[in-house]
Amino acid sequence: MLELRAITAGYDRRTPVVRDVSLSVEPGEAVGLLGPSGCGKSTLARVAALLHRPDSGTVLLDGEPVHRWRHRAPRAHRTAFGVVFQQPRLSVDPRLRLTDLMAEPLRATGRRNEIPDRVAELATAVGLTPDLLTRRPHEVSDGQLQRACLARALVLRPRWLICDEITAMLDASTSAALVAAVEDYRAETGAGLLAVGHDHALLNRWCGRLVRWDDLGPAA
Ligand SMILES: Nc1ncnc2c1ncn2[C@@H]1O[C@H](COP(=O)(O)OP(=O)(O)OP(=O)(O)O)[C@@H](O)[C@H]1O
Repeated sequence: MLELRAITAGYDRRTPVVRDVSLSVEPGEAVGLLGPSGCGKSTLARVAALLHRPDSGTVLLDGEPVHRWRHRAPRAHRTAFGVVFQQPRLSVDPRLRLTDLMAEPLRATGRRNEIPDRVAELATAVGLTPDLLTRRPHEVSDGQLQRACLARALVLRPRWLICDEITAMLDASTSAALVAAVEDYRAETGAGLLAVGHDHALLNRWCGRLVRWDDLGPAA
């Protein structure tokens, strides 16, 4: 279970953007977090993915409190999460070909021998044709780059997926393909999902449970 307990977080301790928020995701569960622009959803998503240390509150992974964040987190924690962000161009190294971008986590964890098979498997799963894999980010569309980012998030077979507005700015068919790829992965592995967004219809179709930002506070 992934549990966020009484999380307060932000970028200036005097004015936190997330205040006393609690939320949990069971293994295999898909939770959709809905809220208006700027309310703090992305900040909370980054806390959930152990990428942003909260000012106060506790994140528990399978009942164990997390004490270290970002690169200081133990490898088992870092690799437990696959994260996809809203703007793929901001989350990739522009010099990497898509194949290397997708393989990055395998290379970083010393699993180079798995790269060819895993990249081929994931390219199919996310709908990237072989000709696209040798291109660099500026040579592909936003949707194609987001598919590669999803593949990168799945490459280490995480137990938890954090998807932060991953279909914003994409057309309906690309959005549907990305959601389908996430759901195929979850069906195969039983991974839990926290999907953040403001598109009620999309999150309602995608997730088993919807949570509204305004209902997350201490009074909820
Ligand atoms: N790195 C940062 N430094 C300072 N303030 C930030 C930073 N990132 C976000 N903020 C501020 O924190 C608040 C919450 O931002 P956040 O991105 O978490 O909201 P959001 O609900 O995900 O918004 P959106 O739906 O528009 O992406 C906003 O007021 C934003 O300006």
